[in-house]
Amino acid sequence: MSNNKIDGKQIASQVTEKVQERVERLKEQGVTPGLAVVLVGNNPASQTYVNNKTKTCERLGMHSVMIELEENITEQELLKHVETLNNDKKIHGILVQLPLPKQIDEDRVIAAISPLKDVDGFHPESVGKMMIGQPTFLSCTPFGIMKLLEYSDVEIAGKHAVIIGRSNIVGKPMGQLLLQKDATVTYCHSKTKDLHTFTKQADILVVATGRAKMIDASFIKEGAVVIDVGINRDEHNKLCGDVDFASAQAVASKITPVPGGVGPMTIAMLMENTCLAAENTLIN
Ligand SMILES: Nc1nc(=O)c2c([nH]1)NC[C@@H]1CN(c3ccc(C(=O)N[C@@H](CCC(=O)O)C(=O)O)cc3)C=[N+]21
Ligand SMILES: [Mg+2]
Repeated sequence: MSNNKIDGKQIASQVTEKVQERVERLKEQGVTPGLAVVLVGNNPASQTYVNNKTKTCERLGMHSVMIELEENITEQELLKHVETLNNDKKIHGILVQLPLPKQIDEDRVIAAISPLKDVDGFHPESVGKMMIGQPTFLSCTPFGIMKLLEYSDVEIAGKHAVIIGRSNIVGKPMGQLLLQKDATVTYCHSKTKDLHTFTKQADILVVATGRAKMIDASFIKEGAVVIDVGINRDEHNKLCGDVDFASAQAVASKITPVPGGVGPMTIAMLMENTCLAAENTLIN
């Protein structure tokens, strides 16, 4: 199986092409979708993602502002910036890049973002709506993975989806979205005993462990679809996933690479969510 790579970059460009058309329609009605990205401190990885996000905005004709704040900013000051953006009519989506410095309570900052502008889908109101299947902003990474599966014609109903990772922004919502499409879902995590037993049963395996190349072919059932959410640096400082791609590719029926898999989809879905937030202002 050599031609089994899922091209996330290509699928992301198909998604953003559709977003671009929606942006044009909005502009005809006098609305330019606007995204504010708030970056606290100077984590170089965060800076790369944030730059990718603002560049994509510009390419799609959207308005974007980047707010860069000092590492030692207080929570109160950060909350004031969020409040200003909540009240800014030119801004339809607000993203506060995580992680935040340790003096700041992330939950409090997320809760301060207006649910109408919560394009990350991290606000408790968005998460609650997602859980009960109501329309809302969906967390961009799991939302992007659902699109990848759809565009790659992966059947979900009745399949066993195994997720390794239980973060609020990837693992947990991933399981819910797959469940909504009638998968049988198993969550695994760092305390799971005998991980192989579970992963070997997966028809769809989503890997978000945060540990470089941890999952090799020995964890994977022949013909499984493997989705790699990881972004790590290997011993040569090269970008790599949580999956050992060369090993896993030999047994998987379809597999996402890193880079060029889930990452570009995350950004594409952020653009789609921002566009939706702008459209919602015309309806309400
Ligand atoms: N509030 C918030 N929302 C996020 O959505 C969010 C966040 N915080 N904190 C960090 C993570 C990570 N994340 C990525 C987005 C794009 C790529 C991406 O574009 N990756 C490219 C390569 C990037 C590179 O070259 O380094 C790829 O995989 O092909 C990666 C990671 C969004 N996150
Ligand atoms: Mg913190």
